[in-house]
Amino acid sequence: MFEVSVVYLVRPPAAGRDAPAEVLLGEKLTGFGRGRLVGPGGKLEPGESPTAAAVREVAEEVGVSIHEADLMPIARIAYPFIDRPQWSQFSHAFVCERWQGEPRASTELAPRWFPREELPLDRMWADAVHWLPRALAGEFVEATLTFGAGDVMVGADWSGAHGR
Ligand SMILES: COc1nc(N)nc2c1ncn2[C@H]1C[C@H](O)[C@@H](COP(=O)(O)OP(=O)(O)OP(=O)(O)O)O1
Repeated sequence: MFEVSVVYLVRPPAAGRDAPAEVLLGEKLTGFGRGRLVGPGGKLEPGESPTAAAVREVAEEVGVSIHEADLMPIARIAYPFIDRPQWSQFSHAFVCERWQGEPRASTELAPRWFPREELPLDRMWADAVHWLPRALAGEFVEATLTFGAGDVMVGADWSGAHGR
């Protein structure tokens, strides 16, 4: 099972506005999950820590600089893929509220801000609806979410992230 780090950049509403915070998601333009909206992220390189991978992937995919110390862990999720074990992965998810630079598109991701209360869950991976709103609201999530054929979620175990 390979490991990935995924980062959700969260910005507050503009001063004085009665509006929700916003979350940066991007349409994945290449490879696994193409067309879906995801947080910037990707696979850990050999010997790399989850936070170091998060910093590197955010810089590569949306062009902003973040510090490892500003990453707040929000979830650890194992994703076994029953029909395609080679897709199985263990994900470290983080929120980050401080960065340098303005997010921009790359060959991998076309980023866009979404109100935290109106996430485009129907365009994200099928598991997002089950945990991401809770995690962005402050709950730490640890789970094993199993995918079957056709990228459909077929099981959820909220007692822990088994299988790393
Ligand atoms: C709710 O969000 C997500 N759910 C699930 N099930 N998977 C997600 C979510 N957000 C991201 N992912 C997965 C999809 C991919 O497996 C990884 C991202 O990795 P990627 O393929 O982009 O990895 P890179 O190292 O950037 O890719 P290359 O192999 O092309 O270098 O996270």
